[in-house]
Amino acid sequence: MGYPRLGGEGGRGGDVWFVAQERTTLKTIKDRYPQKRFLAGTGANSSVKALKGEKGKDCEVHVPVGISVLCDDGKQIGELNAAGERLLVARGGLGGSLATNFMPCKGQRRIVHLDLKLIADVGLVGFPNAGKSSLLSKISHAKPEIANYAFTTVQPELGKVMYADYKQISVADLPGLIEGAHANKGMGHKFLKHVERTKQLLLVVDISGFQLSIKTRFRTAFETILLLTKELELYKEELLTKPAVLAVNKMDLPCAKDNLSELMKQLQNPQDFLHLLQEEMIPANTLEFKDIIPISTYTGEGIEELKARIRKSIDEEAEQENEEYRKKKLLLLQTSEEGQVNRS
Ligand SMILES: Nc1nc2c(ncn2[C@@H]2O[C@H](COP(=O)(O)OP(=O)(O)OP(=O)(O)O)[C@@H](O)[C@H]2O)c(=O)[nH]1
Ligand SMILES: [Mg+2]
Repeated sequence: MGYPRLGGEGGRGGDVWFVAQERTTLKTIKDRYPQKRFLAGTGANSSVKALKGEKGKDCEVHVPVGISVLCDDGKQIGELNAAGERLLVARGGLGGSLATNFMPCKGQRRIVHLDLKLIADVGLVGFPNAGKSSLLSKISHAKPEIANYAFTTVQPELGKVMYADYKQISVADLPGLIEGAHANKGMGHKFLKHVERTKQLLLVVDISGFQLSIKTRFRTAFETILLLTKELELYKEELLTKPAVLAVNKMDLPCAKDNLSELMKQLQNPQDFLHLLQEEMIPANTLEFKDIIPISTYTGEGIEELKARIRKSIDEEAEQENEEYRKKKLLLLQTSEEGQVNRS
């Protein structure tokens, strides 16, 4: 792209910045900049008299919020997580100076890759067919595809849960995880990276235990929870530190009540039941659920309660963040006051 981003006499060339903007998508970038090239300006020539001229005009490229910018070798240059954040992607070249015999330098050249991760308050995590999309369509206006086969959802979809006081919570419907997802089975990495960006997890399990298209056709809800935990742990241990709520789905099925009481026993003393799984499938840590809610997306059982618990969990987390922020501010204030007293 041919911006004349030359610096003024002896000045530095303009830089290339990525600026995060709401409502920008990867497609918008492709449409707006089909050439896919952004040039950092070359520095300007200099005469002996004017060694430091004005810097060239920067090039600003609008990119979606939630993007990671990676170099050709896979190293991360940076991330843009909020609207308005800016990232310097390529520096303009230095202008001519005495040191360069008044010759200017070219701008930095870099091939970059953009990796978009979804940002949502809550991410739905579960095996295929557990009812994640059914749940999203029940609690929000989103219309995800729902079907009785595994991997119906192949793209994450966002829904907004509305509350009476107009608060909105974003929930991401993610494709189902399978055993081996951490090793990229079933495009596991592509799905798991979205889990990284959600503030909280909502695990959805099918209480009937039937699983489609997974090694074993039957996995109890308890086994499913351990397997999901293992996948999250193997991909990135920190994922297990996110607050998590468990939705036990398909409570309308005949076997559900008995299975639920069995599951509650198992979750109270997980150590006593770990032998049910092969050793390599047992996670090192178990997920602590803030709440366990039996639901049915068919009958609507538990749905309002689940919505209320999600809200409570999000509010509690926000309150905790505020508290930490206040403490930090106070500490800063105290240390700067002490510094002033010491100086006077
Ligand atoms: N009996 C019963 N069936 C349900 C319930 N919720 C969902 N289902 C059925 O379970 C099947 C899978 O539902 P989906 O919502 O597509 O499941 P998913 O977890 O999004 O599946 P993937 O997108 O493949 O990961 C569908 O046939 C649904 O109709 C429920 O509460 N009770
Ligand atoms: Mg789905």
